[in-house]
Amino acid sequence: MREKMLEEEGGENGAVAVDPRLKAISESIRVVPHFPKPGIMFNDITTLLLHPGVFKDAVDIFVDRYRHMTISAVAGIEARGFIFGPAIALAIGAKFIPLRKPKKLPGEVISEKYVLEYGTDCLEMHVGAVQPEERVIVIDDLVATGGTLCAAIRLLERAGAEVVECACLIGLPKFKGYCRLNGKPVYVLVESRQ
Ligand SMILES: O=P(O)(O)OC[C@H]1O[C@H](OP(=O)(O)OP(=O)(O)O)[C@H](O)[C@@H]1O
Ligand SMILES: Nc1ncnc2[nH]cnc12
Repeated sequence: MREKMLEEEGGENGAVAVDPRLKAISESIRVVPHFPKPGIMFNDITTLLLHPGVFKDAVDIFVDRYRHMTISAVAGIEARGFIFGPAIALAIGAKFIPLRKPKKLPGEVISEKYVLEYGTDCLEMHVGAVQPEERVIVIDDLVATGGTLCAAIRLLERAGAEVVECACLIGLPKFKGYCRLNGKPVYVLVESRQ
């Protein structure tokens, strides 16, 4: 895995400054071949969590990016978006909205199905979790096909929210740097080695 992005315009020629924290973030993510299925190079962020300084750096990078964007809600995708989302939400003074796998949320929900690298799944959100025109960011650990983030965007937009950006620690190679899904920007910190 090599560090990527955090491209900042600098100087007259728009030189790219790479954030020195990204190297440690990249190196602390373990890649496990053939998990959960043959052929999948699984990016395991639990090894990053064992390094509190690196964990904090990852959260801080997102907090620095979003703290002045008038974001009122951070939507985290189950399960690994729940690890980073609440810390970011608290730091920027936003609420946290859990987007959960089916049949986990009590009460009234809306649902969106999606296709994964290794199967199909569905995300649900509580009705009333977000109000029309609220500015929201979506957080997850990784973007692979983008199917999960697209389902999250659809859920939030059905409720009338404005999805400002999606943010992930890791992008699989086709998600080099800054890209878009459903017309929304996706911000990734590092690229997977796979
Ligand atoms: O870009 P995509 O192809 O949609 O894949 C990315 C999703 O896959 C992983 O979650 P997973 O579905 O494995 O669920 P889990 O976190 O509950 O294990 C990952 O945490 C993302 O949510
Ligand atoms: N390669 C991968 N590693 C971790 N989570 C994933 N979700 C989808 N693809 C993945």
